[in-house]
Amino acid sequence: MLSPPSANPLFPVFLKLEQLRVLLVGGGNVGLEKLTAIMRSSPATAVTVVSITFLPALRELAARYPQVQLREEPYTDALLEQADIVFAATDDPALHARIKQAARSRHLLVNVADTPPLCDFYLSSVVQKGALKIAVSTNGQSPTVAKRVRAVLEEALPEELDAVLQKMPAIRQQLTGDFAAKVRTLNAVTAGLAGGPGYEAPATRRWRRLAWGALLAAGALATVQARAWLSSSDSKDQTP
Ligand SMILES: C[C@@]1(CC(=O)O)C2=NC(=C\c3[nH]c(c(CCC(=O)O)c3CC(=O)O)Cc3[nH]c(c(CC(=O)O)c3CCC(=O)O)/C=C3\N/C(=C\2)[C@@H](CCC(=O)O)[C@]3(C)CC(=O)O)/[C@H]1CCC(=O)O
Ligand SMILES: NC(=O)c1ccc[n+]([C@@H]2O[C@H](COP(=O)([O-])OP(=O)(O)OC[C@H]3O[C@@H](n4cnc5c(N)ncnc54)[C@H](O)[C@@H]3O)[C@@H](O)[C@H]2O)c1
Repeated sequence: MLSPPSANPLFPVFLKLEQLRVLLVGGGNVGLEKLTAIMRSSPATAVTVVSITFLPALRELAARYPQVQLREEPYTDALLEQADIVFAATDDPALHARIKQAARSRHLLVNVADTPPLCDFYLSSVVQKGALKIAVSTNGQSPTVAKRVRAVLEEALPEELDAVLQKMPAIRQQLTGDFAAKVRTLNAVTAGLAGGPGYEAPATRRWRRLAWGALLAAGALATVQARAWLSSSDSKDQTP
């Protein structure tokens, strides 16, 4: 059954970040997380990190990539002139609002870490098996759940998937016939990967159980909290 599109209207894309100039503002914990995510997926990306101070761990990470430049100075709008896309990760919400406004007036896309209303796009939890990459989004509802779903998929997908993927370009090139015939052959070659109709992988079954368990636990917690809240408001009502 299809979910209503409004449940998550984000449009997923995979950016060729290595062809863009990235500006990252903020060299603390959150800046380090963002730089780590960028380098893990797109290690040849030219990133300029501007920050008043830098965590040593961020300096160490940057030192491994010659095209990552650190600028130890406060942010200024002029930096946007050399950027195609912006990540803001400082501890200054007023600065984030300014960066957002200045970037938008230059038609740049901005991610403001942990601040959904200021984001033009969100980062996702990323599953990677060789060339296969899956991005998980909860539309900002729960990054923690996105992280858990990533772990489930990482465990469920076999490493061999990448060996299959590596062979596919050669198979695609060798195929002859019209487009429809090629698609039929490719579907037949890969049918085994999907497990067939009615198939439910063991990891899916496990995930369903865990998801129900988590929901029940959250429901029970909410009930306990609601009861406590009700009894405290009852006792307040009774005070003269
Ligand atoms: C996926 C991941 C990618 C990445 O950042 O690389 C990511 N957050 C991750 C982890 C994480 N972030 C936070 C926690 C603490 C627990 C919690 O609050 O849940 C954990 C969990 C942990 O660290 O264990 C704090 C947090 N994050 C946001 C808010 C604000 C809010 O919710 O309003 C707050 C509260 C701040 C506060 O309380 O002050 C918002 C966003 N975080 C997003 C992405 C975007 C939505 C993604 C989605 O659609 O799900 C969005 C909207 C914008 C963005 O930042 O792009 C990465 C997982 C990587 C992995 O796979 O391991
Ligand atoms: N650390 C976390 O895991 C976490 C989790 C949830 C929320 N947050 C929130 O996210 C924000 C950032 O957290 P953090 O741990 O990365 O903070 P941090 O203090 O480690 O890093 C902030 C960075 O921003 C830089 N900065 C500040 N003003 C600047 C300016 N004008 N120009 C350039 N750089 C500037 C600082 O030099 C510093 O390097 C905080 O508001 C924090 O409350 C952090």
